[in-house]
Amino acid sequence: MSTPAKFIQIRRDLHQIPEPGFQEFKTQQYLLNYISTLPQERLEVNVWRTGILVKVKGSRPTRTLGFRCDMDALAIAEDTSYPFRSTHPGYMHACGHDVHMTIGLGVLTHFAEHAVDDDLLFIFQPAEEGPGGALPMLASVEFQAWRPDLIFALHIAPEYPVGTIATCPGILFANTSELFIDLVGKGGHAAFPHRTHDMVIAQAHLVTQLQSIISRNIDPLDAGVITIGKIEAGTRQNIIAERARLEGTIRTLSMESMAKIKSRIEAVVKGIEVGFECKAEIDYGANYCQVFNDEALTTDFMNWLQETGTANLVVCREQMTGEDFGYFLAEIPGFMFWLGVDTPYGLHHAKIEPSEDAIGVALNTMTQYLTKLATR
Ligand SMILES: CC(=O)N[C@@H](CCC[C@H](N)C(=O)O)C(=O)O
Repeated sequence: MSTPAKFIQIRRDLHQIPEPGFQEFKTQQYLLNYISTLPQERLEVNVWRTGILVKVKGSRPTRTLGFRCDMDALAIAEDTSYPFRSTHPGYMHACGHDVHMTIGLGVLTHFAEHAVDDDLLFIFQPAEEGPGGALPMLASVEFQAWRPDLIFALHIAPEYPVGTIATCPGILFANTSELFIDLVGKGGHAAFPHRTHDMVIAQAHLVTQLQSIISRNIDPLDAGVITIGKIEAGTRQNIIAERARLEGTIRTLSMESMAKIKSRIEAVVKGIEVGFECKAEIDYGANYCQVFNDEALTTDFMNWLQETGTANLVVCREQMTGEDFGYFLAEIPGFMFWLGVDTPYGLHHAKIEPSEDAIGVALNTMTQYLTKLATR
């Protein structure tokens, strides 16, 4: 199914206004403006911080089906070939949340115009990239008042062709923890290293030693990742750095490995303190629990995809990506799936250009599948 021009325009509009977690003010207003143009007879709208909840009342409801889309963007300077590039310097929708929100609006549009038996809840959730909007939204009075009985979400997948949906029952995304480490030593003149405690050297050793935790302390059959995505140290080429900061993320498939990695990080950091005569502070930032797809619901969805041929199903393996949608799935049965968007650049890349044809595939899939679930 081709993507209606209206939704291509919406995706492009949203792409131009990327905002970080809990600062999605323009995005929220854009979504609210659009929602106000829909037939209002069966809609109820509420806001939670920078997020939005839209209930579509069913004609004879016995349950509520939820569809969640994330709203925030990343601190990346866009480098696409788009004429509709980000108008917010240093921020970009590089993880597809512009596509996710467009799909959410498209499916909502369908159900605002076509009644089904059950209630539907459209959840536009802020701060997925961090610090995590799912957990506080889940606990909010607004969400609990309309709490769904089942919940679904999708995520764009650059590596799959358009028309592909990939998922599996059980674990789909990993447990995550952010990681921030600050080192403070003694700076000084570049010519007198013996009078200083150089935090560039300490930082370099620490980055390397952290990687040995994965290779030496974690069961190779129980995957783990430590990625240091950002390092900062020093002020000038001929000044020995007094401070250094490492920013990264930890990923595991089991909570045992997460605990093990954290305890090993703490031991390695203590060693750096002694070895390089410095003080260190560790902060684990936001932690997300794994995305665990409900076995029966996911199997039903996969069978339905194959029977109807609505999309090409790939039964995929789990990946080390994180998603705070895992918190919804820890409380409410449901599943998440990957949506093929066929682009050579991966998630979180400044050149990622997801195919807009995938929006039509998702609109078709989600409107048909939710109709099946919500109709008796
Ligand atoms: C799908 C995706 O890319 N999600 C993010 C979630 C980030 C979690 C947190 N801020 C962290 O970095 O640990 C991901 O990076 O996987």
